[in-house]
Parts: sequence; C-alpha cells; structure tokens
Amino acid sequence: MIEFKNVSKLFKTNEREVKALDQVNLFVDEGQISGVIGFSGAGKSTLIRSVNLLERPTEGEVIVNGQTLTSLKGGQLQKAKRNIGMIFQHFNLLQSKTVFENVAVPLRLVRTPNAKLKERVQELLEFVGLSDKASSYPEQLSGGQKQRIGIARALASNPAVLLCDEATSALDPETTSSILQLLKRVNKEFNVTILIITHEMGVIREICDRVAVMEEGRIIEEGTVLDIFSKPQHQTTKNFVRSVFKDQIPASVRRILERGSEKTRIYKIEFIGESSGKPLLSELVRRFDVDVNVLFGNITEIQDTPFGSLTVEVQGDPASLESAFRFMKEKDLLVSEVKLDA
Ligand SMILES: Nc1ncnc2c1ncn2[C@@H]1O[C@H](COP(=O)(O)OP(=O)(O)OP(=O)(O)O)[C@@H](O)[C@H]1O
Repeated sequence: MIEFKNVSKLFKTNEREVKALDQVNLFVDEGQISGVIGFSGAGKSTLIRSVNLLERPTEGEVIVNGQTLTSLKGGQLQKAKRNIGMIFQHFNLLQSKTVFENVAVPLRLVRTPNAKLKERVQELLEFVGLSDKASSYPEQLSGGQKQRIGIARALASNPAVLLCDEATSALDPETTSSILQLLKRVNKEFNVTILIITHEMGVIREICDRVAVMEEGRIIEEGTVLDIFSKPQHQTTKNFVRSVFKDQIPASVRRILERGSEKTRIYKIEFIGESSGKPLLSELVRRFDVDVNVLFGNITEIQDTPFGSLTVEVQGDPASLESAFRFMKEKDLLVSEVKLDA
C-alpha cells in the first residue's frame, strides 16, 4: 500500500547539508498499522511527509496505493493525495472555523453538494464521538477532542491511507490511549492503512503491527512488533524496548544480591506466548530440592500475545541450584542469572 524504494532526502542550507533520509526502503501492507520510531532528528517527520510529498524526495520512488507519486504532477498528483489523510501533533485546526467547518474542509475543496456534505460531517462527528461539538470552536476543545476532530477531518475524503505525525505526543497518557483506540477502529472499520511516527515505544506497543527503527536517516531495524520487542538487535532498538520494559534490577532484588549467599540465586525468566513461567516454577520445586520466590514480574500483551519476564529467587544447596538452572535452560524459555554487575 505504501512503498519507499531507495528514498533519500537532502536538505541544503547555506551552512550545511543534511541527509534526512538515506536510501530508505519501506513497505507497509494494505490494512496494516505500521510505526516508525526514532530519536529526535532521526528523520521520522521527513519520512512521513514524503509519503504525501509534503516533502519531495531528492532520490527514489514513493508508491502509494499502486501509484508512483514521485512521477505524478498537477491534477493527477492532487487526486492521488486525496487518498492520503494526515493528522498532526498540534492538530492544525482552523481556529476561526467551527468544528463542523473544520471537518468539512476537504469536502468543500472538492465542491461536495451541501446536503451530502452535511450528512458526511455529521457521520464523521458521530464516529469520533463529538456530535455535540459541531458548532464549537477549536479553542473550546481539549487536546484529545481536537485530535478527534483532526481524525474526522482526515477521514472526510475516505482515504485509503492515514498518516499520523506524532499524533499523541501532546496528549496525556489516558487521552493518548483513547486516541490510539480510535485509530484502531479507523483501521478495522474502514480498512485504512495507517503509518505512525513516534518517539514513544508505548505507542508502538499499543497499536502497531510492524515497526521500523530509524537512526540518522536510515532504517536500522524492521519487523513485527512482537519480534522487535522480544529480540531487538540494534543498541538503539534495545534502548527503546527498555524505555517500556524497565530492565534495571529493582532495589529489593539488589538488596538480596548484595547480601549474597551460596544458597541463593536470582534468575530472570523471559517468555513469549502461552508458555508463562508459572508451571515451570512449580515443576522446579517438585523436581529439585529448592524453594522459589517470585520477586518481580513485568508482563504485558503485544499483538494479543503475553510477553514479559519474571524475576525469581531460587534457594537450595549449590548442587540443587545448578541442576535447577540446567533444567530451566533446557526449557523453551530464556533464562539468565541476575547479577549485580549485569
Ligand atoms: N527544512 C529543513 N531544512 C534543513 N534541514 C532540515 C529540514 N527539515 C529537517 N531537517 C533536518 O533533517 C534531519 C531530520 O529531521 P526530521 O525532522 O525528519 O527528524 P525527526 O526524527 O522527525 O525529529 P523530531 O522528532 O525532532 O521531529 C534533522 O537533522 C533536521 O535538522
């Protein structure tokens, strides 16, 4: 649905040249929600603005819905761009116009007859849950409500693709979550392909199917969200995953480690899918002469799959501890010993 083929973008100013995009190849399939994450300056905005040619690449091809946008001009390009909606971090609503008129903008541009326009705007306001705000002005709305209006406006021309440019960065966590749920509905109910750029891994975790990680204008890692969360390869990706799953040793665990004992070891058991750690722990106690205490757990769901880790304290004599560790290693779980210097 969206394809980038060797796309580069060079910005030249008097003082310097910046390669904001460097040979980017990206594919977003129809019906998917894809995310692009990166730190400030990685090139995310340039990438998303290149999808609808708000930013024209210096090199390469941008193909959306089967059309090579980078080869189109004039009216043909305008028409193709109507198939791509966009929402923004700061909403970009017209302050002097009512909510109704803001949503109506794309429809007025293509001279939609009044009765049809009214019906469509009302339908969209209902979809985003703000039918009662039609005659309000943007300044009378909360941030979350403004973004809902942004979404309604972006959907007015029935686009096949929706671009979300840091759409939740100005919102508090609860409002962020409700906007992300709304985007999920847009994707499911209207089969709109969604591309999101963000610097928050939580956003990726909550709604994306796939994610690409950007650094210095390049995509350094790409995959399903579950794969990227469970097996991040690049250090930058690991840092992003860590921002969601705090990986530091908690203070209570640190204290046990500092006390140190021949008879105590602490393990971190990571799991994905149904194979949660619990049956393993009871098996350990049954089979080996050890006691097990769960110290710390971090469990979430990614794409409806349980994913997380348990930190456990295992107590017993050194030989039993060794056998227990070997047994855990043989299972289909990633087990590592937690040490103070790790
Ligand atoms: N119009 C421009 N002129 C010159 N340089 C630019 C322009 N737009 C972006 N850049 C540069 O291109 C690089 C990528 O910028 P971009 O805004 O795409 O990154 P980003 O990942 O979206 O960052 P942020 O999260 O801070 O918005 C940066 O070094 C930036 O300074």
